[in-house]
Amino acid sequence: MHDVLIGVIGGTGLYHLDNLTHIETVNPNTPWGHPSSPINICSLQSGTKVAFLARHGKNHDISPSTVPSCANIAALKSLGVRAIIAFSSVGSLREEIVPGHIAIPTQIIDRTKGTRPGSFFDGTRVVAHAAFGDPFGTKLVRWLEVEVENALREQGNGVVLHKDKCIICMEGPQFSTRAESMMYRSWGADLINMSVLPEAKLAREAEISYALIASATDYDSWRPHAEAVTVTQVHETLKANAETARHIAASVLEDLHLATVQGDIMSEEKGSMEYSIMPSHGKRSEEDVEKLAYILPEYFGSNDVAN
Ligand SMILES: CSC[C@H]1O[C@H](OP(=O)(O)O)[C@H](O)[C@@H]1O
Ligand SMILES: Nc1ncnc2[nH]cnc12
Repeated sequence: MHDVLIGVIGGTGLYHLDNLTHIETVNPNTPWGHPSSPINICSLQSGTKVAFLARHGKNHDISPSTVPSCANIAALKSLGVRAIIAFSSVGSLREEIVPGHIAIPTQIIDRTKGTRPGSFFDGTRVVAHAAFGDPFGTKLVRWLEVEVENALREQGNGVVLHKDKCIICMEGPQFSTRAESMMYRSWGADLINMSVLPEAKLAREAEISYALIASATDYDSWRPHAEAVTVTQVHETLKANAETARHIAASVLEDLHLATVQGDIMSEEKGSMEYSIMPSHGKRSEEDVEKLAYILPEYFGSNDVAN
């Protein structure tokens, strides 16, 4: 067991963190396969360990629709991870969320197309309905809002944090049409990416507290007189955004570890699946129990197996 409580998922432009001491690289073979890339276990100055995983692989060769999110979340859980900070490059659907700004969303609208494996229970005879009304770890989000605001103030280059925002997760890989982009605004969405789902759902099923730190890279395609988003536009802000993300990570990880140890941050997630798994009228198959014990050993043990 690796006793790493904090996991960091790096998105577009963020393939490593700074000022960490590399301890080991692991590549767990989970029941859902291998993660996007081998996971770097590193230590902070105090010796506290964190796990870093590049969502699209170290060479960015995995598209948003084919990110192996089940393997990623299962692999982090197998290392002991209880809280995940996931970084993401997002489009802004609001004038005031300027490219370069940071947002920590609290709501999600799902516009993926149902092609991404979205539950650890898929393919098993165990039925579960995780609560997802508040899709991010509420305590983790509130805690991060304070810490990230402090980190940005300390950095001092005018990057603003936006709170309580709603993110659309679209399928891609093509960007949205102008009509879609305007429709999402009319729905009340503030941000758009292609990555927060099913990652956030799977973290909830694995009882891991999950928050997204979103860096705005562009204005998507809703502004009538502006060019619609292109990858070139996204790339213009990526370097500065990655520096901000690294500064945030360096500022919050130590305290996040402490808050996790003290149980302040994830009391909502721990135990939540107990009320989400439908009671079975019979015993479970050995295969299902073995698979699900990988992420939820508390609920799946040898006593549950049919003889
Ligand atoms: C290159 S722009 C589209 C791409 O960027 C975001 O990735 P990530 O969330 O991993 O930073 C977005 O979700 C898309 O996958
Ligand atoms: N406009 C956009 N749409 C979807 N994902 C994005 N990631 C960064 N910008 C984006």
